[in-house]
Amino acid sequence: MTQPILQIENLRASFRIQDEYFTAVNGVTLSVHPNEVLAIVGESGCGKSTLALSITGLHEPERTKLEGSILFEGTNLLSLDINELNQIRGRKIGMIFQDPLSALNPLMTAGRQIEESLDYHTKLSSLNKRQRTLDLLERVGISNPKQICDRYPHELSGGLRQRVMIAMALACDPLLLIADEPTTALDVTIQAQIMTLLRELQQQMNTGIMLITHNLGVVAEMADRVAVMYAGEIVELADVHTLFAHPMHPYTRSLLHSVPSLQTLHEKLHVIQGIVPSLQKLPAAGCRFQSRIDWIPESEHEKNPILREVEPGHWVRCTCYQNFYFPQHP
Ligand SMILES: Nc1ncnc2c1ncn2[C@@H]1O[C@H](COP(=O)(O)OP(=O)(O)OP(=O)(O)O)[C@@H](O)[C@H]1O
Repeated sequence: MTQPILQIENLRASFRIQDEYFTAVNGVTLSVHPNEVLAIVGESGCGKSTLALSITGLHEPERTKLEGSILFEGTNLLSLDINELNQIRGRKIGMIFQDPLSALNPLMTAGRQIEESLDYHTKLSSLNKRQRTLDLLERVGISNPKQICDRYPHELSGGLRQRVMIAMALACDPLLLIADEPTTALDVTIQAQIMTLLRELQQQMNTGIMLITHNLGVVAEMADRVAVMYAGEIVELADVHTLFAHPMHPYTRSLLHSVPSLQTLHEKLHVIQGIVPSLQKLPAAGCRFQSRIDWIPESEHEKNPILREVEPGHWVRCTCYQNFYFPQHP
């Protein structure tokens, strides 16, 4: 494999709540390679967005503590000041967020927002900037870029807004794209179009993508590798085929088991009992998934679970996967 474009080592992200710090991302180690889509999956509250915001440095600095390292092209992003970071994000690292309406400036036309990004990171003349903006809009599948350029976000459909945000993210040909639930706010047909677009762009541009989602259909379609997160930790990491064909960790198996399929259409779907614990209620040690599979004896869990490579490229946390089974419901 090529050298990773992003290498995260033992990342811990903690938030200060009143006078105490609580850890939302705990010891995450991950890499993204050029031309690779790494999906991060997990339920709401697992720490996916915190991970993305740690890479892009978009946390409130006075309430957040980041430890470990995030190497991007060999530079530790956690050691950069805001000006140095601004040179990288938006230029070498593009970001696409869940809700384009709140991410786009409502007072600026679509074209102006893209030009602003070019203003910040390039020295293009006004004429070239306009041309580049039109090219970008065309590249993201907008057939009438001149008209769309002059529209304000509220005048665009959800799908068009998301395309404009992707055009902004791609404005400076980033090496890495972080897409945090990029299609959650869109209806299913538009979701599929946006995902196809992202895949095509990624292949044309050799960009690495970190795709954050809770939609396993999107993962199956888009990802090369998948990291499954639970309560701030990676519990399983594998290539997409292995993860779907031979999931090991009980959490991954539960997630896959709770998705409807044509084969299981008339069967009762599995429900993962309980919820992801809040930061203040996370266990200090042990397997964080233990309380949600309480029919598995405690002795099956490790005291200090670590992520182990159980076969080449396939990593699993804790030993509880070894004798895991789903309880039979009457
Ligand atoms: N600024 C913050 N201050 C305090 N706690 C936070 C903050 N941001 C996130 N958290 C907490 O950190 C944990 C992880 O949240 P995060 O948003 O990263 O999860 P997520 O997997 O991205 O969820 P979702 O899919 O709903 O976006 C949650 O318990 C959340 O309540």
